[in-house]
Amino acid sequence: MAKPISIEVWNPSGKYRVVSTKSMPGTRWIRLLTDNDCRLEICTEAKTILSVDDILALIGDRCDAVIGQLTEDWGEVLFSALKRAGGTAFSNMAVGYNNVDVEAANRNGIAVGNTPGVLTETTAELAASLTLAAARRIVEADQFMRAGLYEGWLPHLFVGNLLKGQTVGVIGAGRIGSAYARMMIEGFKMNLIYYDLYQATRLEKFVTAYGQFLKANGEQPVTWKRAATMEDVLREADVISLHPVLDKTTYHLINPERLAIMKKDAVLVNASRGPVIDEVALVEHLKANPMFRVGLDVFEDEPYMKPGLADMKNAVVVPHIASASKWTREGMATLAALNVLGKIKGYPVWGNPNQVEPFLKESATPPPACPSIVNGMPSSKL
Ligand SMILES: NC(=O)c1ccc[n+]([C@@H]2O[C@H](COP(=O)([O-])OP(=O)(O)OC[C@H]3O[C@@H](n4cnc5c(N)ncnc54)[C@H](O)[C@@H]3O)[C@@H](O)[C@H]2O)c1
Ligand SMILES: O=C(O)[C@H](O)CO
Repeated sequence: MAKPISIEVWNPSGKYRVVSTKSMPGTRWIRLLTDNDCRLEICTEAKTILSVDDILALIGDRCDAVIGQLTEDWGEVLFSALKRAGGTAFSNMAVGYNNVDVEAANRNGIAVGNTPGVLTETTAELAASLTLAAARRIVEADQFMRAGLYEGWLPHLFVGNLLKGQTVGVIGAGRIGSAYARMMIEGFKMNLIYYDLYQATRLEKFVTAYGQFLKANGEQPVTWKRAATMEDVLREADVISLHPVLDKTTYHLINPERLAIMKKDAVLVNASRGPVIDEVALVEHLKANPMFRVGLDVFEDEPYMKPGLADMKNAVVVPHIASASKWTREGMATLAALNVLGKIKGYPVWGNPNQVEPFLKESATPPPACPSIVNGMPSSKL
């Protein structure tokens, strides 16, 4: 018998039962659901990561939809339970959905939503922050100050890397990778080399136009290059930021062989998913190459770090906070709620998951659509 899970209930007489496995920022998402005849149950269990059994208990015998988190394991067990409970929709409160077995959702006829776009700039800004923190040794210097070790200016004190005119390498030049690239190019006049399975045409056009603008103003123009191989990026770039999805093709994309071809004083940033880097190999590389620096938002075995990483002065580590701005987190909650609400109401899927702004206007009624469904499941009946 599963242990009862503590919940908070909104609009108890609502016709559709929607469960959120976590409390989420803002109140608009709650209003949107309760104004549309949903009884909303928010899990209030004081436990950071819910187990599959916890979520089974939340789903219960009758449940129309669930809003879940990237820390949860959404596979056959949960999707079949949701189907048995009469459910048709699930949304991650995240753009990444590597925690979701989409095939299992398909087998059970469950629509799977995610929250693209609203976190693009916020995540890119954190990647840029990690780049600067690593390149300019901000955390080490902060710790030095707080330890009372500063005795006065010295020519060699915390010398780091200049970004201006250097080359930024982006692996995965999708929404976030392209936004990050623009920040580093506009902000620091870096040249771009990128690797993606697809051509980032808009990004290339931007760099070309910005280069022409700089030239017309008597400055050194910036340049771009689409690399034929990932290795080309790793060899040439001074700063490399990882922004691909996590799947079989990107698991341990950064491995010992690839670390070995990177510049000895390169900066590597990861705000995608932890398993994109072989973290054990990274720790060895950091030990052997003190001038090599990393900025990490994500880890291979979250919430843990591989042994030795926490001791490395050439690593800046933060706890998966790349999308953590108020506007973004409230927007993610809104998109997740509208994904499941749209399915419950039988709305179609919004045509362009890269343009979700119409759903985010605080005072406007959102369009009658599911902002982003990744498996194209047909809507349930009204
Ligand atoms: N740290 C965080 O808090 C945080 C926040 C948001 C997103 N993310 C992660 O970032 C990822 C990217 O988000 P996005 O909105 O930019 O997605 P996106 O789909 O726009 O971009 C992903 C890009 O990766 C590319 N790609 C896929 N396989 C590749 C491969 N083998 N080699 C090179 N490129 C490859 C795709 O072609 C695409 O352009 C998400 O899937 C998520 O895992 C993390
Ligand atoms: O994929 C995502 O959205 C992040 O990891 C959390 O914002």
